[in-house]
Amino acid sequence: MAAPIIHALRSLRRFSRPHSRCLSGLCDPLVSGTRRGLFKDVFPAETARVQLPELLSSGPQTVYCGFDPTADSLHVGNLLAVLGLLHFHRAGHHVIAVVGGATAQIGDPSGRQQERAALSPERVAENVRGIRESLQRIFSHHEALGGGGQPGGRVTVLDNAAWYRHRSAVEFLGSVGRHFRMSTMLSRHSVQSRLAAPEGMSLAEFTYQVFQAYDFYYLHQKHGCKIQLGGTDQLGNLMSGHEFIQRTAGEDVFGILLPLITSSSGDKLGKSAGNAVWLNRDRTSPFEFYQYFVRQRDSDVER
Ligand SMILES: N[C@@H](Cc1ccc(O)cc1)C(=O)O
Repeated sequence: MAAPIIHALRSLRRFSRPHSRCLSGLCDPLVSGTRRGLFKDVFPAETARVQLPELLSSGPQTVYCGFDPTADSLHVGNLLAVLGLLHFHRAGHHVIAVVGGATAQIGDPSGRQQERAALSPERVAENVRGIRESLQRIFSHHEALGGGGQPGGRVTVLDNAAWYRHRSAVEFLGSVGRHFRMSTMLSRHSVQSRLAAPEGMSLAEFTYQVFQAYDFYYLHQKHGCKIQLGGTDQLGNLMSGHEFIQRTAGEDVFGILLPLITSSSGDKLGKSAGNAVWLNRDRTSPFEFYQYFVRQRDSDVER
């Protein structure tokens, strides 16, 4: 684990003290995270702004975020999502990190101009192992630093391949696919932006939102999960989950959107001279990791 991450984890302690507006401290991550810009928005905006603080104050909730194993290590672009989960964990909520062993084989079109290269099942299995280890290491460091906060916060790392392994495509489309409307799926930004591109989009990528929606549904049914964290580019996938759960279970669930951090030149955070900045020390050394942040332009630092 890179030393700067440990440092960041320690600093969470300072930020995560119960806020005076939330007696229990359980809704503190939302209040403090919103104030500091860690949470950019909530979905569905009208209801979430009213109900989400109440839900969080009513008792420990289950909050999830997914990570597709497109490589064998997490990178700086995943850092905000990990920190978001840590905030909820600290405040006593249960957090689930889903490694997308299944979804990585479909390929999320969100925020991408081009189709992802297909990954072999062996490659995905190796990547799942790497990401699972990273997540477990981050959460166990956090606990070792006293990060668990209030008693009761559990951390679970799951691979979504587990709930697709025994389902057939025919059965899945016949039962789950039936609830998705083409017009809504087509209206997603991730789809619209690709339909206009010369290469278009494959059926596999087009169906990605169904899988992420079903993950949310599955976690809602099995783990009572009502909150999903995701970057702003995940809005369409979060909406699909919300609509699917409302349609089938008649319940309101919520999405919390994390900002996509870009530099003043518009590049995503986490690329250093074209190379990714990884969270695993064997990929990016603690020295390089630290230097990457030290070298940020003054104009980008606050963001
Ligand atoms: N689609 C998410 C990853 C993800 C995978 C599965 C989920 O259930 C949720 C999120 C991303 O690319 O960032």
